[in-house]
Amino acid sequence: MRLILASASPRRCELLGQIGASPDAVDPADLDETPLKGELPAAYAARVAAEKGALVAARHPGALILSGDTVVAAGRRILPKTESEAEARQCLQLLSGRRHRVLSAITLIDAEGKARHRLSTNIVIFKRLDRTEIEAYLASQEWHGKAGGYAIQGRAAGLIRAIQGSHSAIMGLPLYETRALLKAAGYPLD
Ligand SMILES: Cc1cn([C@H]2C[C@H](O)[C@@H](COP(=O)(O)OP(=O)(O)OP(=O)(O)O)O2)c(=O)[nH]c1=O
Repeated sequence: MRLILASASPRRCELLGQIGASPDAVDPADLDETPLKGELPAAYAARVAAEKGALVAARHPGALILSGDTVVAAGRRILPKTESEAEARQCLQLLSGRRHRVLSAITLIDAEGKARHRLSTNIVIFKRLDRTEIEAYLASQEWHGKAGGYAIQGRAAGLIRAIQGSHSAIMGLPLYETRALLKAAGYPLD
């Protein structure tokens, strides 16, 4: 049974390996990820994961297609994947000393084309960040292209007081849900 990972994220591939699955191919979906007007974070994550899957499934008939999307949300706001230092600074100032949500959606399309969806909702609590901590984090460059301007798998872990939920989901692939969907679709795992 062929498994296609519809993601450009090397982290997702690594996380998948952690539960003993290795994709036969990686084929990222090139999708416009602009949120719809008024779209709430959970709906957005679910929609983008589903659209990535559908797009890639069309290219691989008969294969299993796994896609995902990870969104950092502060209330109703969807934080950007930060492309500039100024944008990352704004995110860190917003997240400082507060709790926020990390929503990680996955879609698995089975060999018959049936799509199954899961959403993992997680809480991350940052310490209160002073200016020096924010500037040091920005200097690390780890914020590039990261949702919410940070990555828990790097130095930001030292600034995070607590999480509620799934560490793998916050990194980008909720492994509990992923394993469950893969097993339901008949993919051979443990
Ligand atoms: C909160 C958080 C986000 N991120 C990053 C990963 C991604 O860059 C981004 C989420 O973007 P995604 O759109 O979910 O994934 P991607 O752009 O890496 O890959 P693809 O669209 O091809 O599947 O946030 C972390 O790496 N660690 C974290 O702790």
